[in-house]
This record gives sequence, C-alpha cells and structure tokens, in this order.
Amino acid sequence: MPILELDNLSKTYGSTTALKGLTLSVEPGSVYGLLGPNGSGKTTTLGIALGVLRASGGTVRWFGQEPNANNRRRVGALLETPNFFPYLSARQNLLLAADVKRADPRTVDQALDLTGLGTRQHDKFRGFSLGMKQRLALASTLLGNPEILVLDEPTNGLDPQGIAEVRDLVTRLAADGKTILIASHLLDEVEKVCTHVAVLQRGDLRAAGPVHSILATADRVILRPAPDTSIATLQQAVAALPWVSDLKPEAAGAYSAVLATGHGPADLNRALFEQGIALAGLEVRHRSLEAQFLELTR
Ligand SMILES: Nc1ncnc2c1ncn2[C@@H]1O[C@H](COP(=O)(O)OP(=O)(O)OP(=O)(O)O)[C@@H](O)[C@H]1O
Repeated sequence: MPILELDNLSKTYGSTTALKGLTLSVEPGSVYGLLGPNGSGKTTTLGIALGVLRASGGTVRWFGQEPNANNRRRVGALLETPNFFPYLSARQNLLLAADVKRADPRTVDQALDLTGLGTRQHDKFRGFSLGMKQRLALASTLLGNPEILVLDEPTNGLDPQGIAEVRDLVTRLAADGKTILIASHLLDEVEKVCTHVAVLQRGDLRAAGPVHSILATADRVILRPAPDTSIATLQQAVAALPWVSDLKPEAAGAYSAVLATGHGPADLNRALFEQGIALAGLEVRHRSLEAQFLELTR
C-alpha cells in the first residue's frame, strides 16, 4: 500500500492556478523527489499533503486512509526552518520540540544518533555550522520516529559543505528504511538522492516514475545511413545488436539510438558495415541532464 496518494489535486490562489490535477503516489522505501522550477507548485503540494493548506479539489490519503491525527503522527515534516533557541544545546532544543509535538522524548537520542549529532548534543545551537543547524532541523522531523519524512528544499541556503552533509544524511535515512518525499528545484540533487521523481511545471505534472527512467543519462548516437539503405534493413541490422537500443527516426533521414556502456560509435559503425550498411554520417549527441530537464519542463 502506498504511504501517500495524491489524487487529482488542484489549488488556486485567487486567479493563480498553482496545481492542476496532480496525481502521484509514494511507495514505502522510496525517496520521492518533487522536482520543478520556482513557482511550479512544490510547496503547495507538500502543504496540502500535510494539511496546512486546503486543496481546491482532489484527495489526499496517508497510509490508505483519509488524513487524521493518527496517521499525521506517522509523518515527519520540514516545511520551513524551525526556530531553535541559540543559547540551548542541540539536545535541549530537541527535548523542547518533542514536548511541543507530544512526541516520545526517548526518540530524542535516536534522532541525535541518526543525524550524527550525538557527539555535539551538549553544544549550544548558536555555535553550529549551517549544515549542523539543518541536520538538527532534520533531527526534529525524526522525533516520534515517523515512517515518512516530508522535506521542502532541505538544502536551500546552505553552503556547499552543508549541502553535502544534508544530502548525505537524507541518503543515510533512506538506507535506514525511512520513506522520504523531498521537494527540490535542483536536478542533480534529485538525481543524487532520489529513487523516484515527479517533474512539475506551473502546476502540471510533466513526468513521473523511477529516476533512471525519467532522467535517463544516456547520450544518443545520430546515424545517417547512405541514401540507398531502407529503414527496414537498418532496423533489422540494429535488432541483431543487443547493445543498441531505442532506434528512432530524427529529422532529415537520420536516426538516433542509445548504445550500452562500453560500446562507442566506432563499434556501431563496424557492426553495421559488417552487415552491409554504410553510414554517411555518425555523431554523438551528448544530452546533459540539465538539457533534458529543460526539455521536460519546457
Ligand atoms: N499564498 C499564496 N498566494 C498567492 N499565490 C501563491 C501563494 N502561494 C503560492 N502562490 C503561487 O502559486 C504558485 C506555486 O507556488 P509554490 O510555492 O507552490 O511553488 P514552488 O514550486 O514551491 O516554488 P518555490 O520553490 O518558489 O516555493 C506560484 O505561482 C506562486 O506564486
């Protein structure tokens, strides 16, 4: 059963449409990235899922049920940076947060351990680096030992070291069995930490699925067979090469295909020649992830 199911969610703010019928489901054990540029509706989606915003339409289900106080306790959320007391220690801050949330205070130790703050738990918050402050914010989401964490741009505003610390932590939490839903406008972040992704643009879902299928990293080779080669001959020749996939027509008599790792354009040229196909042109088109992202959200 999915941990979270959003069905046909829509949201308008006055005349602004922030979400247009968003449907997605987050399975247990996944790290689900909500990827989109600023203003695409990520925060709105998380806010509705968490019940801090009202949807204009659609439904939210947590653990197969309508949102209620009981299933809300199984969710840890970080929508905006919590206010910690600068003169209190990490541990004291978490104990206070646990009290406010009515979470079991015994989960404070676990949260400190999981976020790697155990050895610094008695240090005052004000002396913490940006990365440590954000790790403490993540620790507060772990209070009460929730099954899923919902994080809105958790690396925003951090320095490179802090970004690395937080990404590393998210990866460790996932390895530890937490399901995570994370909003980000950074493609490489989603690629590094997520197993699944939904790409949002202006409130529209552009693509969703496993990261490797949505954000394929493969370059394509562009091949131009000599004019006397029929499409059928080319298709037949390519079908005999298990390391060539996704042959498709491009503009002006050219075709493109993806080569498995370890195979280059020279291998393709040789293999086709051996099957009697001469190429008038062959080149590699590098598709940076950024370009693909732009293509998806265009
Ligand atoms: N309270 C509000 N009142 C009016 N419009 C809003 C409000 N909150 C969000 N919007 C608009 O809704 C759209 C989606 O915003 P949202 O914050 O969900 O996007 P986002 O992807 O999270 O972007 P960001 O990363 O900039 O927060 C934007 O056009 C935004 O201007």
